[in-house]
Amino acid sequence: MSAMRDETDLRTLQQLVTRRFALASVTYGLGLVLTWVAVAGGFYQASVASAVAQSALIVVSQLLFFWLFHRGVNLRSKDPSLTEPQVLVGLLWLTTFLFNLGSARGSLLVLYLLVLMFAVFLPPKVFIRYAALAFVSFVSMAALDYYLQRPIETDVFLLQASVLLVTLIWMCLFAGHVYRLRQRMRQRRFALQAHQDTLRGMMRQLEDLASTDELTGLYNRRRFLRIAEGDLNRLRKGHQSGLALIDLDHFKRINDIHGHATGDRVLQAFASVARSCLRDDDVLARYGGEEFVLLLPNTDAEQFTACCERLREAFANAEPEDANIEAGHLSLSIGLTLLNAGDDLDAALQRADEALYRAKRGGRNRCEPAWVTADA
Ligand SMILES: Nc1nc2c(ncn2[C@@H]2O[C@H](COP(=O)(O)OP(=O)(O)OP(=O)(O)O)[C@@H](O)[C@H]2O)c(=O)[nH]1
Repeated sequence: MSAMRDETDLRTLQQLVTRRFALASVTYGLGLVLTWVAVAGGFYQASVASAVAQSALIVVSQLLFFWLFHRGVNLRSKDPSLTEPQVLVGLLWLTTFLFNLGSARGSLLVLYLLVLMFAVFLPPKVFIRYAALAFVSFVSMAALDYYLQRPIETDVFLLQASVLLVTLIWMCLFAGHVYRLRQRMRQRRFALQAHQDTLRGMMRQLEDLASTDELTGLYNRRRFLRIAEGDLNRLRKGHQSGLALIDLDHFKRINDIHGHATGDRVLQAFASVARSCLRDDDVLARYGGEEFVLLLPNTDAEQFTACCERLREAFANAEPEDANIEAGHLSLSIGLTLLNAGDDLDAALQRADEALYRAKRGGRNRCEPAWVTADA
């Protein structure tokens, strides 16, 4: 159950991060369009071959990310959306692109913010690192310009650097705010999950209470009928299930002689004896009063009779605790029948009841079969 939930959670997470990757790829696509607009407009100062190489590298990097997401490799990472490598690739691409733009560089500064938008869900400390990297990258371009003795408009550069710095500081504050909001939402989600688990546990307890007989701990009649209907519906042609009605003999007398409390102990003793005689798949329920019902999946007349006989003998040898009833003084009668595919449960119960009546009339302490099916 929990494994299934984990798998569903993983699938949902993968869908989410894949959508985020698709958004990043679209952004790279727009970046490529901008590159070629810059080339066509004559703003790109490097060769067309370098623009082609840059575009090819972006496509290859995105294909690589796609492969990682497609193979689910990203799920092994602490950050399944692979935000950090994506942002790093973004900053690297942007810096080389802007470096080749010369004087038009300033008008595309906003692209740094676009790349950093993807990092806004990272912890503030990590975000600050990438914001600092963006700023250093921008300033390094001017340093490289200076080194390569390209013409620099110092005033314009200082203005651009200041604008970038202020915007990056604002983004760091915003990222911190988003992070705190996410933390709070996560805490609420955990609290909600804990409430849900408690509610589920209570529901299970209520279900158990509503489907269990308090005295014996066995299923009650309602639950039994539901299980038996399900078993009957699943029953394949050629397979059979055993159905038996079990009634403790002269139970009224036990109550009258030993008292109601002792009668209760006898009922409990029957439940415990029956449990030790039956397998886990067998379904035993208290049908009402001192009557019980048994469903034995996947059996035949011979095995089922043997099982019921075993149960009858075990109960005859039972000595209920604190009941002052010795072994050999208890007995029960059983009416048994077989369920076939397409059988009607009510009709089968009726057959078992008639067989039980015959067992009582025949002198009690016996198993009486009714093998003829309703549709035979
Ligand atoms: N102690 C106790 N007695 C119960 C309980 N439920 C039903 N009974 C009693 O079980 C008795 C059933 O009596 P009858 O239906 O006459 O059957 P019987 O005495 O077992 O006789 P046969 O079935 O013909 O062998 C009644 O006296 C009910 O009061 C219970 O939960 N505890």
